[in-house]
Amino acid sequence: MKTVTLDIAKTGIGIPADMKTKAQQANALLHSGEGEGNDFLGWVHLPSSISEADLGAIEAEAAKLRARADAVVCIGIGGSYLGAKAVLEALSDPFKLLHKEQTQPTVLFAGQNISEDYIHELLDALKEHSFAAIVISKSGTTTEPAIAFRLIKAELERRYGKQEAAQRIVAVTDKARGALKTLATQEGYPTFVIPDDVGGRFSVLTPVGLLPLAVAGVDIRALVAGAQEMERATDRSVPFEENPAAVYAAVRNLLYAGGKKIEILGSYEPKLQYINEWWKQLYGESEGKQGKGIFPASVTLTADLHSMGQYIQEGERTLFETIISVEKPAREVRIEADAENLDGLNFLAGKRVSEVNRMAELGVQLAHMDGGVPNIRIAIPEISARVIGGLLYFFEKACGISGYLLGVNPFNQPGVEAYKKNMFALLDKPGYEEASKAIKARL
Ligand SMILES: O=P(O)(O)OC[C@H]1O[C@](O)(CO)[C@@H](O)[C@@H]1O
Repeated sequence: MKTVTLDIAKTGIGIPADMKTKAQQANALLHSGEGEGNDFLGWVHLPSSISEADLGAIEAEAAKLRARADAVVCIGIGGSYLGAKAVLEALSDPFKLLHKEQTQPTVLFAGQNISEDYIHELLDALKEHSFAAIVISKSGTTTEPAIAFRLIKAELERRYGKQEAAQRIVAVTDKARGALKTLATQEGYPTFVIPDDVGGRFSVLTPVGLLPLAVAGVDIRALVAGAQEMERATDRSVPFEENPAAVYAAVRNLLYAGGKKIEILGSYEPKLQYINEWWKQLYGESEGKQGKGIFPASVTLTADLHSMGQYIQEGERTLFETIISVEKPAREVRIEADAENLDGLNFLAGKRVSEVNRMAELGVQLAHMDGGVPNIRIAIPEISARVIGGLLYFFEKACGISGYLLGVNPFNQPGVEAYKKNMFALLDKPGYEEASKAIKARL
């Protein structure tokens, strides 16, 4: 069963031979390591390099946390939480907390904001539950998760004592560097390594994503298997026309060159909302450089047709859409006839709700095309661990190819340091005395 089927018929784009050649060359660079950012290409063969021992160690640690805690807080920001959050949302029943019996620990997230109310309300809610924490940071120094971890670590130590707390904390970080690695070594936390050559936004298939997902009861072996299939399906040896990642990268660059500056990713399944969020970091942080790059936006449909629909249909014509279309829902619900038919919906009687959703999708696609918004369709057969694993790797590979086609280094993120310097200066961080004076003079 193919994980990803790309349909570019409604983009109005024909792919010239030279673009096909360039896309193949870009893909080859990801494998040869001769392109920019080649220190961060570990993700290219990550799926096929994950060993039985790797998976066994993750599953064993997850089992320990599951035995100890009803709630496990994943602390991280950006690529250190978005992958786990995206997969968990995609594979979870959104109403599971209403179920009388909770069969899995509840995986929660912290450290992705600096909201005082958020952390207070989380700590308050945890008072009623046994809990543990997975603290994730590749650099080991990012402020947001560091603040959250300091507060959650203190609560764990207050509640369980230092020794037991150390068995309720797992660190996922650099193998040798950073404050988190130092702390984990000093406190004796079980630790997993984020490979040096895998950047944060490409790290979902490392323990960054796999450990929280294993704790939540996700079939991480199926997730990895799906990514491995897509690794093979997008290999440098695959002809352009048969490589969905190369075709998607080429089409989006052609649309960008033709003036489409904003890509809107969307789907008609609310469970995929955080796939949008993961994708926005992956593409925004990889391509937004040198004053160029497609701006990654997102919608969840059909909900956002009632908020963004007007703009997409009639606003500035700098948009294109990429829609993830789920072919088969996991459940079945049919619309029943109503004796009075006051809502006038009896014409839908007997139809599955997904049939209505599919016709909405088709109607929207045609209306937006008619309005000058090219549409790329990424069809996936279902929402399952294997299919989501393949989709994640598809987007990662296409991102690497696309960044090289755009002429940027897709694997660094120099622009994220500016706000940090200002924040530290405004907070009078030691060593920022000069910067503090300068920035306060601007206020
Ligand atoms: O895992 P870390 O090092 O805490 O970084 C978290 C996120 O922050 C960034 O470095 C941007 O500041 C992202 O690239 C990364 O995913």
